[in-house]
Amino acid sequence: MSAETVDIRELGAQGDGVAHTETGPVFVPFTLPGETVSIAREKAKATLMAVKSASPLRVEPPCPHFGPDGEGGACGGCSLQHYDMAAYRDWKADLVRQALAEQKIDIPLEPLIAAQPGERRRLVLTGLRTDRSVILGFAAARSHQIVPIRVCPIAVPAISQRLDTIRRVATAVATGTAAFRVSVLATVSGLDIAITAPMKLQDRRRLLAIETILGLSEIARVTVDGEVLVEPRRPIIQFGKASVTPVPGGFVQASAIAEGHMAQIVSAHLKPSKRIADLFAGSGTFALRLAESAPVHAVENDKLALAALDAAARATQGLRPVTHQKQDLFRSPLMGMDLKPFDGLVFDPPRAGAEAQSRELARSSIRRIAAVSCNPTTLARDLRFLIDGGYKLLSVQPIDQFLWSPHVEAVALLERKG
Ligand SMILES: C[S@@+](CC[C@H](N)C(=O)[O-])C[C@H]1O[C@@H](n2cnc3c(N)ncnc32)[C@H](O)[C@@H]1O
Repeated sequence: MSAETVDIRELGAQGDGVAHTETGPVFVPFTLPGETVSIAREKAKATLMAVKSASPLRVEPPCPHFGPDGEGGACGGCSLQHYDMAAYRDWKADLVRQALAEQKIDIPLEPLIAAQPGERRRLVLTGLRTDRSVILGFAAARSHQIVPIRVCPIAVPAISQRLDTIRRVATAVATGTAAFRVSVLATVSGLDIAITAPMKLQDRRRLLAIETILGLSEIARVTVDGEVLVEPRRPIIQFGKASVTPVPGGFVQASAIAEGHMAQIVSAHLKPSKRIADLFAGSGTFALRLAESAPVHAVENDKLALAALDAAARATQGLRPVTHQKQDLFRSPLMGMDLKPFDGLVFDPPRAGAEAQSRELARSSIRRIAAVSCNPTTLARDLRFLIDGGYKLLSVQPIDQFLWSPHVEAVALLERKG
C-alpha cells in the first residue's frame, strides 16, 4: 500500500470516485468529483484516508453504517449516501444516457422516477455465528467482513423496524460457523425469511427453532435451504389482482413502488395487444397484471417461479388465459414461429441482458415491445439490435429502484410500424 493525494475527476460506473494518475485510473470509494483526497492504494484500488478539499455536493450520510467511518465498518449496501440528492439523481439518469450514447441511440430520457428511503422490500443480508450470538449485516465494501447493522434507512419499516426479529430468527436457525445468507422479503402477510447455508438442523434444534420463531408475530414464513421450517401465514405479494406466494429467496423486484411504476408503463404500452408474451417472466410480475386485459404466455427458466406464477393465475378470478413454458432463453431464444402468435411482448432479463433473444425479436413482426432492465449497458446493446431490425424506440424511462447504489432500472418502449 502506498499513500498519496489525488484529485477526483468523476464517478465511475460503480459509484467510486475516479482519479486519473500517471499509472492509470484509481477508484476511491466514498469520494465525489472535484474533491482532493488522501488515499492508501494498491494498484487501481484505493482506500479513502481523508477528504482534504470537499465537494460542495458532499452531504452528511443519513445512515450511521455508511462510509469509511461507518459504525461497525463501511457497510457495502450503499455507495452514494454522501452525494447531494439532486446531483445523485442526475448521475443515475446519466448512467442510462451514457449507455444509450455508446450504442449511438439518440433519445431524450423521461425524467428519472426517484426512490425515497424506506422503499426497499427485499434485503439480502449475511449472518455469521460468533461465540455469543449471530451478527447480521451486509458485507463491507470490497471485503468479506460483515458489518452488523442496527438500522437500514433504505428498507421498508416492516424490515428496518424488525431487524432484531430477523436476527432472532437467524440465531435460532444458525448452527455452523460458516457465513450464511438471509434473504428477507416484506410481504402483505409478514416477513418471508429464506436462510441458505451449509447447515443441518438436527431434530431437537429444529423444534427449538420452530418454537422460537412461532413466538415472533411478524413472521409469515421461514425457509432453510428452500424447505419450509415454519409458515404461520402464507406469504403473499400482490401483482395486480393476483396474490402470489413468492419462491423462498427467489427473485422479486426490490421495491414494490418501483415495480408499480414499471408495471404501469409496460401495461399502458401493451394495452392494445391481443396476445402477449412475457419473457424472463419470473413469478409473473408483468404477466399476471397483463393478463387482466389479454392472454399471456410466460417464458422463464426457473421452474419454481413458473409454479408460483401458475398457481396464482389459477387462483385469480377474471384473468385472461395464462400459459407458461420453461425455457433457457440464453441458449434457446424464442424464434420466428414461436414469436408469430404475439402482437405484444415484454422482456426483463437478468443483468447479462437478452442478446440472443433480442436478435430474434429484431426479425419478428411483433407490434409492441417493452424492454425492462437493471443494466443500462446490456439494455442499450439489446435495443440496438431491435432498432437495427426496424423497431422505433418511443421512450426510455429510468427508475431509481436501488437507492444510493450504482444500479438503475430502465423501461424502454418500442413499436414496429405496420
Ligand atoms: C430481472 S428478473 C425478472 C423477473 C420478472 N420479470 C420480474 O419482474 O419479477 C430476470 C428473470 O430471468 C430469469 N432467467 C435468468 N436466466 C434465464 C434464462 N437463461 N432463460 C430464461 N429465464 C432466465 C430469472 O429466473 C428471473 O426470473
